[in-house]
Amino acid sequence: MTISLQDLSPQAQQEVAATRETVAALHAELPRNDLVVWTAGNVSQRVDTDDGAPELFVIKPSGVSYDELSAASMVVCTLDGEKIDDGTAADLQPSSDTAAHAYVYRHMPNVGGVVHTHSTYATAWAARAEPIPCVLTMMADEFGGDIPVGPFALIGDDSIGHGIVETLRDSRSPAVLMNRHGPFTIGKDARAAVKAAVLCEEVARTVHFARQYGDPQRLEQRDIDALFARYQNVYGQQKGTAS
Ligand SMILES: O=C(CO)[C@@H](O)[C@H](O)COP(=O)(O)O
Repeated sequence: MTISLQDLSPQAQQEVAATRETVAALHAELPRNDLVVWTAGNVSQRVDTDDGAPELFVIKPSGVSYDELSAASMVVCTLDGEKIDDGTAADLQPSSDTAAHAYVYRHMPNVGGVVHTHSTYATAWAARAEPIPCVLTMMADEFGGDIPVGPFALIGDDSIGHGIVETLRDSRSPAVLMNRHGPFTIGKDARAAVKAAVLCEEVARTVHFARQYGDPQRLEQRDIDALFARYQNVYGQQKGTAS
Protein backbone atom coordinates (compact mmCIF):
# COMPACT_ATOMS: atom_id res chain seq x y z
CA MET A 1 0.00 0.00 0.00
CA THR A 2 1.34 3.45 -0.89
CA ILE A 3 2.28 5.59 2.09
CA SER A 4 0.56 8.97 2.15
CA LEU A 5 2.35 12.02 3.54
CA GLN A 6 -0.90 13.24 5.02
CA ASP A 7 -1.20 10.10 7.17
CA LEU A 8 2.16 10.67 8.86
CA SER A 9 2.41 12.31 12.29
CA PRO A 10 2.59 16.12 12.35
CA GLN A 11 6.22 15.84 13.47
CA ALA A 12 7.10 13.52 10.58
CA GLN A 13 5.35 15.86 8.13
CA GLN A 14 7.39 18.76 9.52
CA GLU A 15 10.61 16.78 9.09
CA VAL A 16 9.68 15.99 5.50
CA ALA A 17 8.91 19.67 4.82
CA ALA A 18 12.22 20.78 6.34
CA THR A 19 14.13 18.14 4.37
CA ARG A 20 12.45 19.24 1.14
CA GLU A 21 13.58 22.82 1.79
CA THR A 22 17.14 21.68 2.47
CA VAL A 23 17.38 19.40 -0.56
CA ALA A 24 15.87 21.97 -2.92
CA ALA A 25 18.30 24.65 -1.70
CA LEU A 26 21.30 22.34 -1.98
CA HIS A 27 20.50 21.50 -5.60
CA ALA A 28 21.31 25.13 -6.38
CA GLU A 29 24.87 24.46 -5.17
CA LEU A 30 25.49 22.06 -8.06
CA PRO A 31 25.33 24.60 -10.92
CA ARG A 32 26.73 27.32 -8.61
CA ASN A 33 29.89 25.22 -8.17
CA ASP A 34 30.02 24.16 -11.84
CA LEU A 35 29.44 20.51 -10.96
CA VAL A 36 26.65 19.83 -13.46
CA VAL A 37 25.39 20.60 -16.93
CA TRP A 38 21.72 20.59 -17.87
CA THR A 39 19.96 18.29 -15.33
CA ALA A 40 22.81 15.80 -14.86
CA GLY A 41 23.16 15.50 -11.10
CA ASN A 42 21.13 14.97 -7.97
CA VAL A 43 21.09 15.45 -4.20
CA SER A 44 19.12 13.47 -1.63
CA GLN A 45 18.76 13.49 2.14
CA ARG A 46 17.35 11.00 4.60
CA VAL A 47 14.35 12.27 6.59
CA ASP A 48 15.05 12.27 10.30
CA THR A 49 11.72 10.75 11.34
CA ASP A 50 10.77 9.57 14.82
CA ASP A 51 10.62 5.92 15.87
CA GLY A 52 7.79 4.05 14.23
CA ALA A 53 7.49 6.39 11.25
CA PRO A 54 8.45 4.94 7.86
CA GLU A 55 12.05 5.58 6.79
CA LEU A 56 12.06 8.11 3.97
CA PHE A 57 14.37 10.27 1.90
CA VAL A 58 13.91 13.27 -0.38
CA ILE A 59 15.36 13.58 -3.89
CA LYS A 60 14.80 15.77 -6.93
CA PRO A 61 12.45 14.86 -9.78
CA SER A 62 14.14 13.46 -12.89
CA GLY A 63 15.13 15.71 -15.76
CA VAL A 64 13.77 18.97 -14.34
CA SER A 65 15.88 22.10 -14.77
CA TYR A 66 17.66 23.27 -11.61
CA ASP A 67 16.01 26.69 -12.05
CA GLU A 68 12.59 25.10 -11.77
CA LEU A 69 13.23 23.04 -8.64
CA SER A 70 11.44 24.03 -5.45
CA ALA A 71 10.78 22.45 -2.07
CA ALA A 72 7.29 21.54 -3.26
CA SER A 73 8.64 19.61 -6.26
CA MET A 74 11.06 17.48 -4.24
CA VAL A 75 9.98 13.84 -4.33
CA VAL A 76 9.61 11.78 -1.14
CA CYS A 77 10.58 8.08 -1.34
CA THR A 78 10.80 5.05 0.91
CA LEU A 79 14.16 3.36 1.44
CA ASP A 80 12.99 0.84 -1.17
CA GLY A 81 13.08 3.70 -3.66
CA GLU A 82 9.30 3.89 -4.03
CA LYS A 83 7.71 7.30 -4.33
CA ILE A 84 5.08 7.92 -1.64
CA ASP A 85 1.90 9.92 -2.09
CA ASP A 86 3.77 13.13 -1.33
CA GLY A 87 1.44 15.74 -2.79
CA THR A 88 3.33 16.07 -6.07
CA ALA A 89 1.68 15.13 -9.37
CA ALA A 90 1.33 11.36 -9.66
CA ASP A 91 3.38 11.35 -12.86
CA LEU A 92 6.29 13.35 -11.43
CA GLN A 93 9.11 10.79 -11.50
CA PRO A 94 11.96 10.85 -8.97
CA SER A 95 15.57 10.99 -10.18
CA SER A 96 16.78 8.12 -12.33
CA ASP A 97 19.37 7.47 -9.59
CA THR A 98 16.72 6.99 -6.86
CA ALA A 99 17.28 3.22 -6.53
CA ALA A 100 21.02 3.84 -6.10
CA HIS A 101 20.48 6.43 -3.37
CA ALA A 102 17.92 4.17 -1.64
CA TYR A 103 20.36 1.25 -1.65
CA VAL A 104 23.00 3.40 0.04
CA TYR A 105 20.55 4.51 2.75
CA ARG A 106 19.47 0.89 3.37
CA HIS A 107 23.02 -0.40 3.71
CA MET A 108 24.88 2.53 5.28
CA PRO A 109 22.80 3.63 8.28
CA ASN A 110 25.18 6.48 9.17
CA VAL A 111 24.78 8.08 5.76
CA GLY A 112 22.22 10.89 5.73
CA GLY A 113 22.97 12.46 2.34
CA VAL A 114 23.98 11.30 -1.15
CA VAL A 115 25.06 13.37 -4.16
CA HIS A 116 25.79 12.50 -7.78
CA THR A 117 27.33 14.80 -10.36
CA HIS A 118 29.13 14.52 -13.67
CA SER A 119 31.65 17.21 -12.74
CA THR A 120 34.19 17.40 -15.52
CA TYR A 121 37.55 16.57 -13.96
CA ALA A 122 36.30 13.93 -11.54
CA THR A 123 34.41 12.31 -14.42
CA ALA A 124 37.56 12.33 -16.55
CA TRP A 125 39.32 10.28 -13.82
CA ALA A 126 36.24 8.01 -13.75
CA ALA A 127 36.41 7.61 -17.53
CA ARG A 128 39.96 6.25 -17.13
CA ALA A 129 38.88 4.22 -14.06
CA GLU A 130 41.83 5.77 -12.26
CA PRO A 131 41.74 6.54 -8.54
CA ILE A 132 42.88 10.06 -7.63
CA PRO A 133 46.08 9.64 -5.62
CA CYS A 134 46.33 11.40 -2.29
CA VAL A 135 48.95 14.00 -3.19
CA LEU A 136 47.37 17.03 -1.46
CA THR A 137 46.64 17.97 2.13
CA MET A 138 43.05 18.78 1.10
CA MET A 139 42.66 15.17 -0.02
CA ALA A 140 44.02 13.81 3.24
CA ASP A 141 41.72 16.18 5.17
CA GLU A 142 38.47 15.38 3.42
CA PHE A 143 39.01 11.94 1.85
CA GLY A 144 41.56 10.34 4.19
CA GLY A 145 43.45 8.87 1.23
CA ASP A 146 42.98 8.21 -2.48
CA ILE A 147 39.55 8.72 -4.03
CA PRO A 148 38.63 5.19 -5.13
CA VAL A 149 37.02 3.89 -8.31
CA GLY A 150 33.86 1.79 -8.14
CA PRO A 151 32.65 -0.80 -10.64
CA PHE A 152 30.88 -0.03 -13.88
CA ALA A 153 27.10 -0.26 -13.37
CA LEU A 154 24.10 0.50 -15.52
CA ILE A 155 21.77 3.37 -14.59
CA GLY A 156 18.23 2.85 -13.34
CA ASP A 157 18.28 0.05 -10.78
CA ASP A 158 20.25 -0.42 -7.57
CA SER A 159 23.44 -1.65 -9.31
CA ILE A 160 25.12 1.71 -8.79
CA GLY A 161 24.12 1.56 -5.13
CA HIS A 162 25.82 -1.84 -4.79
CA GLY A 163 28.98 -0.36 -6.29
CA ILE A 164 28.94 2.68 -4.01
CA VAL A 165 28.44 0.60 -0.88
CA GLU A 166 31.03 -2.05 -1.73
CA THR A 167 33.60 0.65 -2.49
CA LEU A 168 32.95 3.06 0.38
CA ARG A 169 31.88 0.72 3.18
CA ASP A 170 35.46 0.21 4.40
CA SER A 171 36.90 3.46 3.09
CA ARG A 172 37.44 6.84 4.74
CA SER A 173 36.60 8.52 1.45
CA PRO A 174 33.12 10.02 1.12
CA ALA A 175 33.56 9.98 -2.67
CA VAL A 176 33.69 7.19 -5.23
CA LEU A 177 34.34 7.57 -8.95
CA MET A 178 31.96 5.12 -10.57
CA ASN A 179 33.78 3.55 -13.51
CA ARG A 180 33.04 5.41 -16.77
CA HIS A 181 30.18 7.31 -15.11
CA GLY A 182 31.16 9.89 -12.51
CA PRO A 183 31.40 10.79 -8.83
CA PHE A 184 28.93 9.81 -6.11
CA THR A 185 29.47 11.24 -2.64
CA ILE A 186 28.02 10.52 0.78
CA GLY A 187 27.86 12.40 4.07
CA LYS A 188 26.17 12.63 7.43
CA ASP A 189 23.66 14.86 5.63
CA ALA A 190 23.16 16.26 2.13
CA ARG A 191 25.24 19.36 2.86
CA ALA A 192 28.25 17.20 3.79
CA ALA A 193 27.77 15.14 0.62
CA VAL A 194 27.59 18.32 -1.50
CA LYS A 195 30.78 19.56 0.15
CA ALA A 196 32.50 16.26 -0.70
CA ALA A 197 31.32 16.63 -4.32
CA VAL A 198 32.76 20.16 -4.51
CA LEU A 199 36.10 19.12 -3.00
CA CYS A 200 36.24 15.98 -5.15
CA GLU A 201 36.03 18.10 -8.30
CA GLU A 202 38.57 20.58 -6.94
CA VAL A 203 41.22 17.95 -6.21
CA ALA A 204 40.48 16.06 -9.43
CA ARG A 205 41.21 19.29 -11.32
CA THR A 206 44.31 20.23 -9.34
CA VAL A 207 45.90 16.77 -9.54
CA HIS A 208 45.12 16.66 -13.26
CA PHE A 209 47.03 19.93 -13.77
CA ALA A 210 49.87 18.85 -11.48
CA ARG A 211 50.38 15.75 -13.62
CA GLN A 212 50.68 17.79 -16.82
CA TYR A 213 53.93 19.31 -15.56
CA GLY A 214 55.38 16.82 -13.13
CA ASP A 215 55.00 13.73 -11.03
CA PRO A 216 53.12 14.62 -7.84
CA GLN A 217 54.06 12.32 -4.98
CA ARG A 218 51.59 10.60 -2.68
CA LEU A 219 51.72 11.91 0.88
CA GLU A 220 53.25 9.64 3.50
CA GLN A 221 50.57 7.49 5.15
CA ARG A 222 51.42 8.84 8.62
CA ASP A 223 50.89 12.39 7.34
CA ILE A 224 47.59 11.44 5.69
CA ASP A 225 46.43 9.93 8.99
CA ALA A 226 47.49 13.01 10.98
CA LEU A 227 45.86 15.45 8.55
CA PHE A 228 42.64 13.42 8.41
CA ALA A 229 42.43 13.23 12.22
CA ARG A 230 43.01 16.97 12.61
CA TYR A 231 40.49 17.98 9.96
CA GLN A 232 37.78 15.62 11.10
CA ASN A 233 38.16 16.36 14.82
CA VAL A 234 39.70 19.80 15.31
CA TYR A 235 39.13 21.94 12.20
CA GLY A 236 36.33 24.49 12.28
CA GLN A 237 34.32 25.93 15.11
CA GLN A 238 33.13 22.88 16.91
CA LYS A 239 34.55 19.38 17.31
CA GLY A 240 33.43 17.12 14.49
CA THR A 241 31.64 19.81 12.49
CA ALA A 242 34.08 20.60 9.67
CA SER A 243 31.91 22.38 7.12
O1 LIG B 1 23.88 9.72 -14.74
C1 LIG B 1 22.81 10.06 -15.13
C2 LIG B 1 22.49 9.92 -16.56
O2 LIG B 1 23.67 9.65 -17.30
C3 LIG B 1 21.82 10.68 -14.22
O3 LIG B 1 22.46 10.91 -12.99
C4 LIG B 1 21.26 11.97 -14.72
O4 LIG B 1 22.27 12.73 -15.30
C5 LIG B 1 20.55 12.76 -13.68
O5 LIG B 1 19.32 12.31 -13.78
P1 LIG B 1 18.07 12.80 -13.00
O6 LIG B 1 18.48 12.93 -11.54
O7 LIG B 1 17.64 14.12 -13.59
O8 LIG B 1 17.13 11.67 -13.29
